Amino acid sequence: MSDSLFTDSDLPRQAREILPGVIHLPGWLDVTQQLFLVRQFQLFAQRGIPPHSPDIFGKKMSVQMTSLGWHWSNYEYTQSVPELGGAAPLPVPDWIVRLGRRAVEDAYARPNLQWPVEETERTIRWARSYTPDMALVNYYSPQASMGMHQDKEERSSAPIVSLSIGDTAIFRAGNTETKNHPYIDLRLASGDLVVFGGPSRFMYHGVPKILVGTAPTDIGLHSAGLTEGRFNLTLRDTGLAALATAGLPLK
Ligand SMILES: O=C(O)CCC(=O)C(=O)O
Ligand SMILES: [Fe+2]
Repeated sequence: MSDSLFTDSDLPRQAREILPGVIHLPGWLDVTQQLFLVRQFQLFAQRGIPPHSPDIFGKKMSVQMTSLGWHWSNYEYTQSVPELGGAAPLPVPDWIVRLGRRAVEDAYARPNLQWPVEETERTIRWARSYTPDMALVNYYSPQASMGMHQDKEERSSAPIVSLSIGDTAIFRAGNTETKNHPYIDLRLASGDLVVFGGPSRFMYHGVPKILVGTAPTDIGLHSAGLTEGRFNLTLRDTGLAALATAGLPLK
């Protein structure tokens, strides 16, 4: 039997703490939940900020984005989008907040985390009050990728929740100091959850590659007019609402 019949995708996919505070829960969403999310992404795109590829310092990203709660572009959060005809983000629905809380709790409520226990207990308490006020929907065509970056425009150190739907992606989980080694590449398949918080909240991360043709056929991509590609739903607590309430400048 040829060795090439076996690849790492044949290995069991287990819940794992990839790095301290970075938890991967494969298959966290079932098919019905994925179908629901694909349908919601269509509605967000029709009713809210139209999917677009932001210009980052004059260079267009290959990913298409829409968002709820806040608009993100050029390393800044705003409430209106002049370049898109003044479109404003739709509010973050309650079901997304509940999904985020469940994700943080499921990720950190497990034994033997490398991340010290007291920190973990604190994070489980956070999970109950986790209130993402921003949801980003990224769409990756098979050629799209995302360079190594930190999510650091937020004024909160609450964890980031990330869900994958469609084609499998290679997700690069790095370190908090540089865009380079050390990093770990992992496969994120449709339905997978990654939560990164605590000591890895500000890690560099990116998506170097989409594995074409790996999306399940029963999650509604076809009825959304898509034959391929990957959606990523990222939830964030920007911490900006609290600043605005206190009358402080947002920048
Ligand atoms: O697509 C992903 O898995 C990561 C997306 C991401 O890092 C971001 O939107 O900031
Ligand atoms: Fe990110």
